[in-house]
Amino acid sequence: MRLNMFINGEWVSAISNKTREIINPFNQEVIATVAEGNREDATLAIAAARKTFDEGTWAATPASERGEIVRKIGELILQEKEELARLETLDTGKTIEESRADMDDISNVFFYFAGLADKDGGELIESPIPNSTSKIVREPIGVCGQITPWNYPLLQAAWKLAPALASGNTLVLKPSEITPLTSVKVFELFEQAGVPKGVANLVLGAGAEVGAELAENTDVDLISFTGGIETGKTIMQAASTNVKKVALELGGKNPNIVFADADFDVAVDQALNAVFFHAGQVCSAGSRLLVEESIHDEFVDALVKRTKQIKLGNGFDDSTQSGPLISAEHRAKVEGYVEVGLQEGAQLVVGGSRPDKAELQDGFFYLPTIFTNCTSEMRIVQEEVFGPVLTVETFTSKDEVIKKANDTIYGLAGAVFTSDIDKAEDVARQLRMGTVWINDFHPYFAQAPWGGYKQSGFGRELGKVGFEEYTEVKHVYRNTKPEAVHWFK
Ligand SMILES: NC(=O)c1ccc[n+]([C@@H]2O[C@H](COP(=O)([O-])OP(=O)(O)OC[C@H]3O[C@@H](n4cnc5c(N)ncnc54)[C@H](O)[C@@H]3O)[C@@H](O)[C@H]2O)c1
Ligand SMILES: C[N+](C)(C)CC=O
Repeated sequence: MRLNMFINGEWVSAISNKTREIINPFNQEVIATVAEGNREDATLAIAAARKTFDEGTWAATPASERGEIVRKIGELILQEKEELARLETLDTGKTIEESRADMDDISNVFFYFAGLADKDGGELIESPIPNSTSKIVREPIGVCGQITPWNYPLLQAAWKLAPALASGNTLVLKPSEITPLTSVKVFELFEQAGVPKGVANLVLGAGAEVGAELAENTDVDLISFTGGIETGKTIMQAASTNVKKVALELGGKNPNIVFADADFDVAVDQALNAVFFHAGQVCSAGSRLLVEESIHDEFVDALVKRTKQIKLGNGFDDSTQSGPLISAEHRAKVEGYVEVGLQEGAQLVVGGSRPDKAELQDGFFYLPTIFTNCTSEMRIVQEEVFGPVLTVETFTSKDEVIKKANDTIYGLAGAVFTSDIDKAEDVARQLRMGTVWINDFHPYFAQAPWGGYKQSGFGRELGKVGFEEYTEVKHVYRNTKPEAVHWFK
């Protein structure tokens, strides 16, 4: 498989002719060779998006027509679901069942934003000035740079692509250099759906090259980034060149609070899923378990028992419950954190090493790992590991657990398990996080906004507000009885 970039309606290789090999994290086999763009390629793509936006045709296309094209993309994604899911599993190692679910979510995102495209007809407001009218309209921002991570390659791209297209912007997408396959495929579907030339551009390559150009280039009006906190800070600084609008979807260190009155079996099952789904490589993973002291021992015992049963393997095997980590570098980072946890005095109760099964030796596997005796000061409690590592802390009161749950720099998501709904609502109100789940973990869908408080970022994706992120707000004031003001006599 050899894959190119899509710039100004053409499939092109990199100007430098460089390529990159894409590796299957399950067995380290090369699954594709893709064009490796750099700043020059990114500049070309930005110029195409700029010219196309400035010509004005796409923004002036009736919103219902843009919506139809976006809807068509959703339909094509469903038609190509099996192939897209296959590519996503090859590229990330996640189970094929997860990839299929991602494709369903992704098509829903395109359907949702297709539906929003023509719903905002502007708003007349009451002007306080006699003989005047006042109207609020939303317009596309312009050229959008979009940078995405490797853990949910197409899903994170879809959250940016669908609203940008539906609202009349032009764009340049830079997917993670490790996982570009589904992004390339979806740009083929854009062509089939009738996205006009120059509206959507795809540049492949490293963050420090292509991503940095998108963030710095003064022809880009908005930079929307999903990824790690340190990259987010760099992008925020780079975006100051032309004071471009910035949206950052960063990491999390998400608390999962379990009160003693929660349904025990449900809470155990959900705690397991919260942290170990997709090998913990989820921004909103419930990697910090806060369990009420009176049930701690019983809860941890049950959790450890279930954790030992998680079957690691090839994402294409139906019996596999969890795939590998994304890369050797990433596994080394996770291993480093486990070492830190041990040095900090946390107690390792399960996992803490690579699996020893022969059939897993070629992949970047790591065993689901649980530390107890954890405290707020520990680095493994404060920092995002982004792997299958759970820290367990205890609490004895609602106030204590709220304080502990909020005590990191992050504010992406959290959950509370209890049978007392008033208590749950009170905790939810006091958590400083963009999403709070009550008696559940992980649900997200196109209708509800997603994003972080504190250093988990700013801006929102999905929902009506995720559409509005891609628009500027304009106030149009009209004097219906113009006359001289005679201010200067
Ligand atoms: N909040 C969310 O919704 C959300 C969703 C998914 C992932 N994440 C976060 O993403 C992180 C994991 O993803 P990652 O390892 O790919 O993150 P990363 O920050 O290393 O890379 C993300 C993207 O940024 C690019 N990039 C790297 N350096 C750049 C630079 N200097 N300028 C511009 N672009 C640059 C990369 O090439 C990649 O495309 C985790 O922290 C995770 O929590 C957040
Ligand atoms: C936003 N989400 C949960 C789909 C992926 C986070 O890594």
